[in-house]
Amino acid sequence: MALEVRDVAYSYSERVALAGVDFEISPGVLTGLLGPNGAGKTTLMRIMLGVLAPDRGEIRHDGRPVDSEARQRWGYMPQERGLYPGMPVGEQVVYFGRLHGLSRTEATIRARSLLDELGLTDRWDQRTDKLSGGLQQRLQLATALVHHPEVVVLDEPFAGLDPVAVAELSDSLRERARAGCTVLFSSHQLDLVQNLCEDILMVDEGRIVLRGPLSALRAASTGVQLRVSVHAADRRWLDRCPGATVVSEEADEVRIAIPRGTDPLTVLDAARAAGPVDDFGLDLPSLSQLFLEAVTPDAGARTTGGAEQALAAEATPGRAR
Ligand SMILES: Nc1ncnc2c1ncn2[C@@H]1O[C@H](COP(=O)(O)OP(=O)(O)OP(=O)(O)O)[C@@H](O)[C@H]1O
Repeated sequence: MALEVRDVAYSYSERVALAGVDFEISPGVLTGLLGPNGAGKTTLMRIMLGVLAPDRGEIRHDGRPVDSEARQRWGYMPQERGLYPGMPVGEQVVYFGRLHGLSRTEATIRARSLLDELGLTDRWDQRTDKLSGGLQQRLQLATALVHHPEVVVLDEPFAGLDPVAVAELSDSLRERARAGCTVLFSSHQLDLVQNLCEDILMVDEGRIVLRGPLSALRAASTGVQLRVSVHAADRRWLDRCPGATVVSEEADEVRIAIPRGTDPLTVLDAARAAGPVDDFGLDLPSLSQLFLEAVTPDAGARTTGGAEQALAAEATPGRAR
């Protein structure tokens, strides 16, 4: 039941948006299509959904090329939300169910259950444009899920949501994946979603630069970071840690990148010799760090907190391999 994207390329006139993208995703796991602004995520999703025809390549599902009939069984949440502002919430979901071939009775039953799950039970009769932005986003998700799609594609579903809503929405999506649905969502906010997606597809400048389970990508990362909180007069104790680079400093806490193979306890010993240590730990690399490592060959040695923040906030396009 894998969803395959095979050598897909697309250009808007002179601008290459996708330069030959090739991957497959499986049901059962929540897959994140991640990358900075302009990386090509929306273009790829539009091609998957048949909104754009690729210049080259194809989309296959369950071993067969995907056609419009197969896409009737898919759910799509576009980046530019497409709800009818004046329509009441319940009717909106029923309408989308009907568009996907459900009877009115079936669509109503499913709409009630979905709106219940997404915390919109008491909004059935309310006009859509009277909902807050976050609630409209949940409603949009309901319209994408009402027909129990076998493939769900969501473009930036977490943008603009508060942390509680992000957690709830990701629970809903993970449940769909566990039930056998193929779920792909995009995001440019790497650090917002780093604990949500189990499989990662990282794109940059129209190419896949990193892919695989998050845990495996982290284990293969060249960057190891330590967090040390030490009451010391200065940072001279770091001179006794060969290869250590300061990533960030805040009050007594210092984050240090150490070369792979260095024993972290040598750093702890050096810190303890300088003063009392309140906190010491190994930090897993963030998705921003993994991205920078993938697009900048020597980033493992010189990842900086500043670059990570810039990427998380608005994304810094990197160089594709
Ligand atoms: N209609 C268009 N005409 C011309 N160029 C376009 C058009 N739509 C997108 N592009 C360009 O194609 C590239 C890929 O854009 P796309 O919207 O797919 O990226 P994205 O990863 O979804 O970005 P974002 O995170 O900002 O939504 C970008 O360079 C963008 O400027």
